[in-house]
Amino acid sequence: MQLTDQSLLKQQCYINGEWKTALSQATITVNNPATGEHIAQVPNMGRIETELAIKGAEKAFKQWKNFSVRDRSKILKNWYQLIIANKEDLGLLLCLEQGKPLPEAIREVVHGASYIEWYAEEAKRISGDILPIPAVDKRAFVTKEPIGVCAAITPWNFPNSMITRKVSPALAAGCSVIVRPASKTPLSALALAELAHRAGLPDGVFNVITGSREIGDTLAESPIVRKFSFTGSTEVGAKLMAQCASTVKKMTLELGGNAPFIIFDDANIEEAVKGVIANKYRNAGQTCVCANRIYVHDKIYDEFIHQLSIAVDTLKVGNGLDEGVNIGPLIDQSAVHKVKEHIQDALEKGATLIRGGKTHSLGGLFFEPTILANVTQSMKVAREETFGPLAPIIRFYTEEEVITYANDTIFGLASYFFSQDLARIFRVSEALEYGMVGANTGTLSNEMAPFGGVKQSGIGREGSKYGVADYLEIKYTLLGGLS
Ligand SMILES: NC(=O)C1=CN([C@@H]2O[C@H](COP(=O)(O)OP(=O)(O)OC[C@H]3O[C@@H](n4cnc5c(N)ncnc54)[C@H](OP(=O)(O)O)[C@@H]3O)[C@@H](O)[C@H]2O)C=CC1
Ligand SMILES: O=C(O)[C@H](O)CS(=O)(=O)O
Repeated sequence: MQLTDQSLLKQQCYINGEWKTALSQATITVNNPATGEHIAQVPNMGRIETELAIKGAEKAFKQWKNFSVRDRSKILKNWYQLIIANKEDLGLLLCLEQGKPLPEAIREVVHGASYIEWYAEEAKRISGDILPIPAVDKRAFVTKEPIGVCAAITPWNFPNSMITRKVSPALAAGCSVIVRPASKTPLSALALAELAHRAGLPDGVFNVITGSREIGDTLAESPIVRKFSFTGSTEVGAKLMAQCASTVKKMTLELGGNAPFIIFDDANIEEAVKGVIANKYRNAGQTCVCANRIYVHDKIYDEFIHQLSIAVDTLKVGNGLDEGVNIGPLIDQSAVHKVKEHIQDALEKGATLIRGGKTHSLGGLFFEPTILANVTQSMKVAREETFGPLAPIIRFYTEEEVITYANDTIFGLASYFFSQDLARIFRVSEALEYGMVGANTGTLSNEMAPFGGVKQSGIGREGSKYGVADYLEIKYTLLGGLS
């Protein structure tokens, strides 16, 4: 792997300001999903190392919470500037370990850094209240204090921005953090730790530990850890929430999705097609906010499928390092299997294959961008999150019918629709049971917006002024004897 700054390829964990191997010397191999090649090894740590990290983070918290907000803000800004200055190397690490095309990987790095830039300033806006005087000899006020030692477990699909979206509000609030990145994609997190060290973050404030499930268990069960943030599947999120219950931790959970994407008969079809392409095939469909069900009104159904097919034909599948590639490999064979299973189930129940439908001729983990027509609500592809480059098209006839379809899921993360009727835009956005709604757009995420879901898509919000609240405790103080 040829980085401009080779020292950003870290193959040890960052704990209490030091780079460490596992006590057992055991390692986990990191492979490039595009080629299967071994690109790095990282420590396979467990309970003992995690407990050391927790102790170090507890000690560091006591120091970090007493930094002035200006000093915390300055260090975060240093970190942001170092990430931007090294975005090509960070993008290359991300492309090699996760597979997304290099330009898309670099965009993720810049997107991830935008959270650090945002929270570097948000640190200065954490203020409390002076309360009404309860009695003539008393004064009362509210302050907001950092919650303490935080833990985060992050997924493989956004190995850079899922780290910064959790760590930056925590650090801005004055907390210390221990991050356990996905085993498939640890290199981005470790490089971010190196740059945080260079930015002047004190030892123990930000820690990155790789290894077994024991890490999650130890973090979830520790009474010292006061906050747990997780991004990943609903199944694992619910399990971690149960594990954290015994020590009553604050939780932020960004979980699974099943996004509806509705195209009404009054929509601008060309714009809707662009929105679907930007949304559905980003990261090879491996995002929790990808359209999982595409509802198209009967009147424009055939025209929409015709135009979407033409657009899909322009997508290039390949190694993310190659020029012009839009869709990289899926992350592993189980991801390929899930896409195949959803296609097979739909075809058996009467769906029609319009484009793709099988592993790409490149083989391995590459999958053809796929369109299925005549899909119905009863098919697996409409009930379960596919997490792949599969666009299932479902026909509908009325607004009431499609709202019922769209809300018929245990998830509630992102939703989208295209319409040029203003009254309908307000009606539909208010009727959709989701944490986020995109009207006439297929992309939602930015650092100024509260990202998160309702129902079984999660708890809490990341990004925006709302994102820092989950890393703060409210303290009420009453001063007596002032007569
Ligand atoms: N709402 C959101 O923002 C997002 C939601 N997701 C959802 O996550 C799923 C795909 O991501 P994926 O990474 O496979 O999800 P997983 O839930 O399988 O894994 C997410 C992270 O949790 C870890 N993990 C898995 N099981 C446990 C456990 N029992 N205890 C502790 N840690 C555990 C994984 O570690 P390891 O790598 O070692 O397996 C990984 O780091 C999809 O459902 C997707 O929608 C994904 C990204 C964002
Ligand atoms: O994990 C995800 O899917 C991301 O949260 C999607 S986004 O924030 O990059 O849009």
